[in-house]
Amino acid sequence: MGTPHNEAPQGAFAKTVLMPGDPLRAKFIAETFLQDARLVNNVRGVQGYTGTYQGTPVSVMASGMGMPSIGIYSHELFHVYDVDNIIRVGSAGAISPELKLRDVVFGQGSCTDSNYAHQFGLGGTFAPIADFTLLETAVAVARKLGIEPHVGSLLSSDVFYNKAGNTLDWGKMGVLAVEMESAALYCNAAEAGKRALAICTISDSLVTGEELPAADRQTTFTQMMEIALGVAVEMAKK
Ligand SMILES: O=P(O)(O)O[C@H]1O[C@H](CO)[C@@H](O)[C@H]1O
Ligand SMILES: O=c1cc[nH]c(=O)[nH]1
Repeated sequence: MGTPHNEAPQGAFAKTVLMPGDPLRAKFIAETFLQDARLVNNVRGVQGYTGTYQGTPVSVMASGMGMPSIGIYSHELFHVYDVDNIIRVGSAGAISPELKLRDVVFGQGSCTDSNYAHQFGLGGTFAPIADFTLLETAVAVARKLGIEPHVGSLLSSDVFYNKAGNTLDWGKMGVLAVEMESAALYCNAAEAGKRALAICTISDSLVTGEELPAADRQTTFTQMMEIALGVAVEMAKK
């Protein structure tokens, strides 16, 4: 039985799902890295594939853009499809001047301007954080690949075009980069008792104004993809 947003049957998803925002990045990952990849969901064009990577079953499915969208897909993967690990593989805008285009950032925590966590009725401010096992595994996999990741806070924002123009203020609190999904993903993982990590590649810089074109964001952020796939392999051994 599927959901209104996912036509895949039970058992169609692997225990670890890579989740880019962009459906064409999902297709690229499946076609480039997975063996025997088959399309398991295409409702609304949110492409989901399952195949194997180095012999380990792995899935990849797009989240769409923004917290309401990843909120739906990650909830269904955790609760309906019994997925254990979701690794976002996203693009992000640099807030820190230390970050260059194409640098890889792991979201240890996710600050947010969203009210997403209010649904849990906690009467305080929930701190969305990455799963530590996924995070430490990702650091180890990255270093083995010769990649030194930046690890720290992301800003997960409800707005791409921020009319207040104050996004860089988050840098005063050490926030590294801005994207639009990790806080909801971390909240949903916490609620479900599952694991999540956001790995992002810097696609543009709010500091310098540099930016990469859409085609690069679909198909060239391969370092973060290989790290996430390596984490899926390691998690299958645990
Ligand atoms: O490239 P993806 O993974 O979609 O991530 C980033 O890109 C989109 C905005 O351009 C937002 O979804 C943001 O989080
Ligand atoms: O959400 C995002 C993603 C990439 N770059 C940005 O500036 N914002």
